[in-house]
Amino acid sequence: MDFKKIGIGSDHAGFETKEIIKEYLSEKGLEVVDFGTNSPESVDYADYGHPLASAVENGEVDLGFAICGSGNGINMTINKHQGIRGALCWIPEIARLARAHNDANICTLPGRFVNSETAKEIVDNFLSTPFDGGRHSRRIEKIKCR
Ligand SMILES: O=C(CO)[C@H](O)[C@H](O)[C@H](O)COP(=O)(O)O
Repeated sequence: MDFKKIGIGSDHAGFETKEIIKEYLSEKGLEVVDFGTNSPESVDYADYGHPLASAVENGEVDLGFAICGSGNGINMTINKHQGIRGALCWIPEIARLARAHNDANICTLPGRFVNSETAKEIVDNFLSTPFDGGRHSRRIEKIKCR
C-alpha cells in the first residue's frame, strides 16, 4: 500500500504502545505525525482522538493509529467523524479484515491488552492489506447516516 504519512494519538493508557508503534513506523521509513499525549500522566482520550480523526478526514495524514486502554473510548471518539472508519483491532487478523472488508482508515488498539509484538503485527497487517472492494464497497456506502 502507498501510505507515507501516518497520524497517531493516544491517552495515557495507550501512551506506551503509541511510543512503540511510533518508533516502529519510523523504522519503516514512514513519516509520523504524533497528536499526543506525550506522557503517562492521566488525560482524556477525546482530546487526542478528535485531532487525529480530523487529520485523517482532511487528508493531512494518509492513515491513523489510535490507542487507549481498552480501545473503546478513543474508537468511539474517532467514529463520531463522518469520514472515519475506525476499527478496534486486538489481533492481527482483525486488522487485516478491517482493511480488506471495511477499508478502515484508523486502526484502534487496546494498549492495556496487547503486547509490543502483537501491536507490531497489527500495524503490519493494517499497512499492507488492500481493500477488497466489490460487495464491501456497497456495505461501506450504507454505513453513512441516512
Ligand atoms: O475509554 C477507555 C475505556 O473504555 C479507555 O480504555 C481509557 O484509556 C481508560 O478508561 C482509562 O482509565 P484510567 O483508569 O483513567 O486510567
